Amino acid sequence: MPLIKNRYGKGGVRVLRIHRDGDRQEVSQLNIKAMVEGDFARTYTHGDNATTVSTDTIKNVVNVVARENTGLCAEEFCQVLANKYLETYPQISSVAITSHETKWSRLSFHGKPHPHSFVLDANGKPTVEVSMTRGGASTLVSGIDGFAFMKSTQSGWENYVKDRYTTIPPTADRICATSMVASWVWSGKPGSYPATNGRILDTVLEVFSTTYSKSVQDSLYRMGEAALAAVPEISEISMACPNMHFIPMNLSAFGLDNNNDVFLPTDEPHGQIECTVGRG
Ligand SMILES: O=c1[nH]c(=O)c2[nH]c(=O)[nH]c2[nH]1
Repeated sequence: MPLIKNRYGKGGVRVLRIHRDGDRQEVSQLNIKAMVEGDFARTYTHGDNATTVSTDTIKNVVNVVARENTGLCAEEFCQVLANKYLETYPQISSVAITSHETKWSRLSFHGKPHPHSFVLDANGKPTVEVSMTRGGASTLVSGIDGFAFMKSTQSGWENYVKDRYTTIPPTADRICATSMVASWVWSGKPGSYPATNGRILDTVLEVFSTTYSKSVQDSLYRMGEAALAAVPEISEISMACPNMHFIPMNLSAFGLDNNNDVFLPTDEPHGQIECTVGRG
């Protein structure tokens, strides 16, 4: 029977790099998944491992490339890593690297950035995906996983389909909150990936925060439009957002109205709104 598709590699390769620049140090903590495709079918079909690079070796290469490239941002590190597999192993035809970053933000004291102390920025893990084919196309995608934000008003849900199954009341004043998974495809190289990623997030947050939202769909589309307008080096942006619901509490047993003030935060079930916005 045909082996239709195969790929393999190592996931959960955690590595922390310190880049020492005099007194000032940079830290970058990544969780890497490195997957390869190529001339490996016989390991599946014939029990023949002669061309197969151990996943343990695939992990070791991450650490070697880390030692050789302490100062690269996640995007550049993943590109160098993908290249390293292709250069080293001719039997590999393509590589897919995924990175999730645990972000340590530099501490400042009395307005002065500290050279070697950091605090965990737990709001979202910056992501990178690199796909590289030998002698062919390479794609680079950056993003963020689990980036949570909310606003307490200036959001509504009205004028939707109403039928015998509909129970949700319309509102022009609700909480809107999400934990977004977003990614954007690079078509050009920006001056700095981290700075430009920051600009994309600032831009989408500003649109979300400062404009009335007729729906999560409405906000996401306009957030995407604004990110594309702000950053010419990306060709498209995808966003996937749970609509985290807050249920108004019934306080009538206490002789109180709610006044749209007191809610039960819920995780599930949740709306799930997704879109990709690109250039025309
Ligand atoms: O922003 C929203 N989009 C929907 O599609 C939807 N559906 C729903 O019940 N509430 C909401 N809110």
